[in-house]
Amino acid sequence: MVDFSVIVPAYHEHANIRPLTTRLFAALDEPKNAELIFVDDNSRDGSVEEVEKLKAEGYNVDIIVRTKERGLSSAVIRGFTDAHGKYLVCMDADLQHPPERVPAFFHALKLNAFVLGTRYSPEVSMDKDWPLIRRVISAGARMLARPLTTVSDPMSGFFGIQKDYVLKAKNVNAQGFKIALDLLIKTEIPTTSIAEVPFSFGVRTVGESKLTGKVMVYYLDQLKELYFYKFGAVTCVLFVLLLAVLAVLSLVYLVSLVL
Ligand SMILES: Nc1nc2c(ncn2[C@@H]2O[C@H](COP(=O)(O)OP(=O)(O)O[C@H]3O[C@H](CO)[C@@H](O)[C@H](O)[C@@H]3O)[C@@H](O)[C@H]2O)c(=O)[nH]1
Ligand SMILES: [Mg+2]
Repeated sequence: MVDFSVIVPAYHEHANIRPLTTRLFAALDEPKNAELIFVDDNSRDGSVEEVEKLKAEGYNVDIIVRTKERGLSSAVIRGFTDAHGKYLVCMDADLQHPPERVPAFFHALKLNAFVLGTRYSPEVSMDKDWPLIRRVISAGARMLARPLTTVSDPMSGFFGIQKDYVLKAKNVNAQGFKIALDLLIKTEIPTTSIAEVPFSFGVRTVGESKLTGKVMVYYLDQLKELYFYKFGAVTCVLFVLLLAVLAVLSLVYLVSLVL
């Protein structure tokens, strides 16, 4: 049994599996007390064989291959469920999340129920090659989540949680990419038990991003559900009605100025 588990959703990430594994175990304070679990959606790109090789070399690494499901969030939930550790960290396979920061997450997790990686801190940076369009999408997504949480970067995808809280979370939305935001809101962990760990966000050097328009639509749907969860359906509907009335009044005012 181990105390520390790192969960990595992976789809067509064969070339990233070895560097992630070796860098992670080299960085950990207690590598013998840790496991790494990839959750792969039947990529059939040699990922399984690479993990077998790493296992034979002595790394405590495993790969779960799902054949009937697809999606980042549901893969993370599957990994969290199967993990043996009481401290869980989720990170991407493509090295945009530096494995060298994982120990900082585990330290913070001993004192906090939830730990979020943040790219918005003075001591860290975004890779200058991260495309402008992704920066704009990320800023928009972050702004829309503002009323739900005060944490600085609920979208980073690099986060940790104590396993007990995963087991307590109910009705988690496993569609799309934003599992951290869903867990953050639905576990109702008090802000005093949430920590942030700054990390410098890299760019993917091998393979391609799997972010699609469909994933963005899932995000909007998830936001609607979370707003209802947090503020109640009546408040949300009244708020939208108020906005609509304000929009109509502004339009009438503008038209009256012109006429
Ligand atoms: N198992 C599985 N894994 C998936 C799937 N889709 C994506 N992944 C894995 O999830 C990780 C993130 O996917 P990317 O394709 O690299 O996403 P991204 O566009 O870089 O977005 C990431 O960075 C954002 C920060 O800007 C994060 O917000 C987002 O959650 C994600 O972590 C990678 O390890 C990728 O292989 C899937 O359908 N199934
Ligand atoms: Mg990526």
